[in-house]
Amino acid sequence: MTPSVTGLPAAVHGVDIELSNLGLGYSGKLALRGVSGQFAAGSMTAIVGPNGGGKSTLLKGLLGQLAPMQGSLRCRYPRAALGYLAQACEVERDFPISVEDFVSMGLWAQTGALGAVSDAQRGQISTALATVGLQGWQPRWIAELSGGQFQRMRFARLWVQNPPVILLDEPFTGVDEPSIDVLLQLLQQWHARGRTVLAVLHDREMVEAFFPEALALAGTQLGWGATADVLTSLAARAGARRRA
Ligand SMILES: Nc1ncnc2c1ncn2[C@@H]1O[C@H](COP(=O)(O)OP(=O)(O)OP(=O)(O)O)[C@@H](O)[C@H]1O
Repeated sequence: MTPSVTGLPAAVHGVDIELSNLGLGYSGKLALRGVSGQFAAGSMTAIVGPNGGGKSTLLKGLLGQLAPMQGSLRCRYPRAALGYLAQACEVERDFPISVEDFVSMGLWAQTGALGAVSDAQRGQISTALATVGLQGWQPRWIAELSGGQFQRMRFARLWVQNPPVILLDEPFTGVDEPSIDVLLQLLQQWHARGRTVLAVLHDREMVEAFFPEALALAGTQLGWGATADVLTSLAARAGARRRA
């Protein structure tokens, strides 16, 4: 079958993203293959696996930055409607822009790139910054923020964007513990409000404590389902490899 990306009909009840034998890669070479399953609407899934396992590659496929080389990918929403937080190392932190202007980028779908921010939207930005513990930081330059504050501000931008599906690539790497606590609470609020959350994570304890579902990737799909089941089967697999 020809690889494909299509919309998901509303008739497919309760599913936001459906993958069928999905294969993705670079320059004609597969980096990830054989991924099949569904992200239910309102699900909260940790994407786990070893370095180079294809976790970021999957997110790039979901975002439309990579086209499927095999299989199919169906998403209920247009790509522009997905919220995405790239790995922090890919982000330019010295850009001369204020915290308010940075967070207002989450409103581009409403304002347009050069559109003025209304008073109501300024209020939304203020609430978003208060939610992540950065109240009053609107006029400051983004370069003045610490690493944890910078990540809080990026979450505030997602907060104002208010997307139905949120993709996060290692959102807590290099972030201080107090900031992680604040941002995990925000993730739980999004989950409680029915948003679909997918996060690439390396911290097993965090995955077990906060993410009901997990998808394990190592070049291919090792498991997808309830987090306890997926982590148990990964541990069993690792044990069998050690004994072999
Ligand atoms: N732009 C690229 N061009 C070519 N190969 C790439 C590119 N990006 C990633 N790869 C390769 O694809 C494979 C999967 O990489 P990916 O970044 O998706 O893994 P990951 O699970 O996110 O790893 P990590 O946990 O280290 O971030 C790796 O072999 C990697 O070298």
